[in-house]
Amino acid sequence: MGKKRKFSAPESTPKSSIEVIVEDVTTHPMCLHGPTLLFSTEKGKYFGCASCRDKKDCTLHIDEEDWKKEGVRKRNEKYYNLIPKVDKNTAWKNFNEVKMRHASDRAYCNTCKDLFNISQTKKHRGDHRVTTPLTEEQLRNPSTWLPTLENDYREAQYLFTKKAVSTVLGILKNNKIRNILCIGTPSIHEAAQTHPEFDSILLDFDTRHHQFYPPNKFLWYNMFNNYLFDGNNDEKVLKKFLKASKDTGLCIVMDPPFGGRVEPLVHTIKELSATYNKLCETDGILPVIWAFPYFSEPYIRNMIPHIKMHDYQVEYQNHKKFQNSKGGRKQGSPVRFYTNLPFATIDLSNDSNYKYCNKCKYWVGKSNVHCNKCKECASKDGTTYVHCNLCNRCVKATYEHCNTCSRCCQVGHKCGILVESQSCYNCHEKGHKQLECPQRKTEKKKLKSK
Ligand SMILES: C[S@@+](CC[C@H](N)C(=O)[O-])C[C@H]1O[C@@H](n2cnc3c(N)ncnc32)[C@H](O)[C@@H]1O
Ligand SMILES: [Zn+2]
Ligand SMILES: [Zn+2]
Ligand SMILES: [Zn+2]
Ligand SMILES: [Zn+2]
Ligand SMILES: [Zn+2]
Ligand SMILES: [Zn+2]
Repeated sequence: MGKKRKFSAPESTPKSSIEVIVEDVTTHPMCLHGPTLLFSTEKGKYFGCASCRDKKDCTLHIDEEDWKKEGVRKRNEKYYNLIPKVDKNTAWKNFNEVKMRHASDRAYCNTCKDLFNISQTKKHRGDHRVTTPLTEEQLRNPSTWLPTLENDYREAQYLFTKKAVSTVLGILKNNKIRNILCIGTPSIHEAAQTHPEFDSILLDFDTRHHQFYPPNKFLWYNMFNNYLFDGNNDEKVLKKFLKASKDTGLCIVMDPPFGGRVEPLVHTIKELSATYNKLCETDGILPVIWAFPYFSEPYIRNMIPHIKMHDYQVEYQNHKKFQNSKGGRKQGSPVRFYTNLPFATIDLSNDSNYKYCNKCKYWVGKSNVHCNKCKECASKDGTTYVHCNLCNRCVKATYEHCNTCSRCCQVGHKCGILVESQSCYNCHEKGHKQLECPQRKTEKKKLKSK
């Protein structure tokens, strides 16, 4: 069993702070999304779904105490049978049969989630939503035309722009990495599959991908509990891929759904790294490129300091929030790449939105200004920050220093009221200000006693 650690959840509301207890989940109750996570609240601990935040999507809730009861355990066993089995070999055979036909005979039924030849079945007539014809190009890039499942909390499928995909491949090339573990990044997988320099495997929760890849190129997976739905078979495939990449570099490229919890994702990175290290007799954390909003930076930095946030704004094709009514860009994307690869290998020289910082020695956003006091290009959100000598750090230009709150705050804020999204300047945790930071208090005590 892994060591238990507690992290405060970034999404927690002020009143109900829910924490995830990060530990080995293999002995936890199951739901349709694999092993549950153990959550801790003021009222007690319970097991709940790893990926669904909305109770409507997954109702499983077992109190920690109840999990010791024989009857509860017995009843939970049903989930092992409820998780559908996917026959990958049949799916791959079917793909090849469909591929042999002319594009106009190839079709995909969105109602039944079935790839088929029109001349061979009458099943998908009537009100079934069928996509046809299907070109070779479309068969190779299913994510470009499969309808997206846009449920923000579960399977949000926001696709990278072509430019973002080529930026990722460029970073990997500069690091001489040839193998990609694509976690929730079908567009990176699709690009890598047609690129002679790269090899990849896709790990994603969307089972529709099964119909387009050979059994060793797609694994049905939940990134919040590091769970492979086809158990041993999938594990063998994954381990083979990891082992084969030993001498040619491997990177995790991950883009979780928006609002996903940071703690389980960090745990997943650590577990995958441990598996890799065991197989390849190495150590450390695997190279990672993780797309996530800039406002999660304090948590990620706190939990896994080797993974740092770069200033590149990750663009998406179909994210309404970042686009104006004409489909153009309204405001910059809040998503950044978090990575443990050297920032100097992120070459943005052919993108006019970026400039090279001679002091940081890497590319940063055009509006980012290097601060000689902070010794970095300090902007996080894409706007130009200004240095506050009292806070001793750079802050948003729209902030002003408030003596009552002893920190820089939004103009017109209510003094003393902590904005949920703000975090402590000292330890970067949310829920308290620097003045009340427990870490600082213990340090002060230590100093005094000395
Ligand atoms: C925000 S989209 C990222 C897509 C990516 N930008 C691309 O262009 O390929 C999230 C992806 O994660 C997948 N996903 C959602 N929940 C997941 C989970 N719990 N485990 C694994 N994959 C998940 C979705 O199916 C989707 O492919
Ligand atoms: Zn569930
Ligand atoms: Zn159908
Ligand atoms: Zn700089
Ligand atoms: Zn500064
Ligand atoms: Zn200040
Ligand atoms: Zn104030």
